[in-house]
Amino acid sequence: MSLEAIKFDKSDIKLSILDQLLIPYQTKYVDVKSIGDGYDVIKKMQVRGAPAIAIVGCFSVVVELYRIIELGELTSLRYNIQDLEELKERLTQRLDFLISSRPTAVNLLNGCNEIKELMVKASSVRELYNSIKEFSVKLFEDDLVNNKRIGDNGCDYIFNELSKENFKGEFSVLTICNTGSLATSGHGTALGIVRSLWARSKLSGAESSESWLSHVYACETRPYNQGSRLTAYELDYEKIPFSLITDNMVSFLVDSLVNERKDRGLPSLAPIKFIIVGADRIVKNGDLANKIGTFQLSLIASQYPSIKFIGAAPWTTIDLNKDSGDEIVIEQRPANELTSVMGGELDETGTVLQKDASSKIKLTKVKLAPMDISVWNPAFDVTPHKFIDSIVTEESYLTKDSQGSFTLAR
Ligand SMILES: CSC[C@H]1O[C@H](OP(=O)(O)O)[C@H](O)[C@@H]1O
Repeated sequence: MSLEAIKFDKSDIKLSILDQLLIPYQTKYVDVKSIGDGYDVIKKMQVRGAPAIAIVGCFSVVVELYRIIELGELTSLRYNIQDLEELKERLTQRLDFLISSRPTAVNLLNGCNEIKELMVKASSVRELYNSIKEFSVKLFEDDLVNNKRIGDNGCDYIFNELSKENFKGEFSVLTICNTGSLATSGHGTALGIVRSLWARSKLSGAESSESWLSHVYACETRPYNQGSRLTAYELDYEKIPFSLITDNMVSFLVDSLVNERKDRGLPSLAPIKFIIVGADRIVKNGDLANKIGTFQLSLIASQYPSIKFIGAAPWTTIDLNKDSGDEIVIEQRPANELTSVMGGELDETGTVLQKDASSKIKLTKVKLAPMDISVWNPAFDVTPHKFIDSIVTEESYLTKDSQGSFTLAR
């Protein structure tokens, strides 16, 4: 069991990623030895999550340059390390290729643009390499610090809101996709707020604090199943009380809790007070691109004054170059990611089949739909800022002014 999505050895300059297509069945790390490898693991979603994508992408640049400059390898990539300007030109082409791997999350674009700025300033090959390595390591290390700050700022917003309405007692939260350690360098963004909430609730003890988190609902998040495969894996690892639900259960769950329906087999009667989601790109007016299914969660929340909708992200996810969400490019994923699914094979008793003596689970891919049908598979949607109550970053939590506008500025 591991929650370490990214491993980078600063002395050996080696990069590997946890293959998230195999979670929760197997823990397997895949080496990333070039920008091409970085593109592949990001494109195939072996590593995913807006911050993690940027970190792996930037580290793949470091690994490629190290092999070119220090080891004299990868000659087929046609870098000319004898000519700084030619090297910069070739690296720019490689960065643009890397950026094309997944277009919606802005973090990778921001990271590669920072590298391009370092290239402009570099007056030698050595300076170019060292500055990109230092930037990439800092991006990785800062992400963990920032996620902890997002957790604290999210808790501040939540307990401030509960105090304003004088809410007392236990509450639950709902989240979608995976925004935890498997999507970042650790702790997470939306799931980082959940971790921080749980830590505060557990520490304070239900009997002493006025309100506390007692349950989390995780949407399975079809079709990649980040919720059922990754978020459930993380919450189970942390022993945070949670229930997995399908994406189409949310409105009925909320209605059942609001009406305290004890006759519906609810795992907890603690009311959902917050829906907390991550983001792949938040633009200037606060419109938020996130995993498909997020927009409809905000529509549900908007029907209940007792539920607040929170978007959580580091500033590396914010794009001040776009004024509204209409400008965000939405990635379309392959049809077979919706019409088939991979899982651990079960025997007739429902026990997971082991593949061999190494207890590797036997993985099986199954079709869920007829062949050659029309499929629409957007990986993200855009939640208008009017349905968002707070945007939480490492700097603060933001709420809208009396005109219903967010002020996103640095
Ligand atoms: C902190 S992760 C942000 C974001 O990334 C995920 O997308 P994907 O799994 O396709 O990379 C999801 O939208 C998360 O909310």
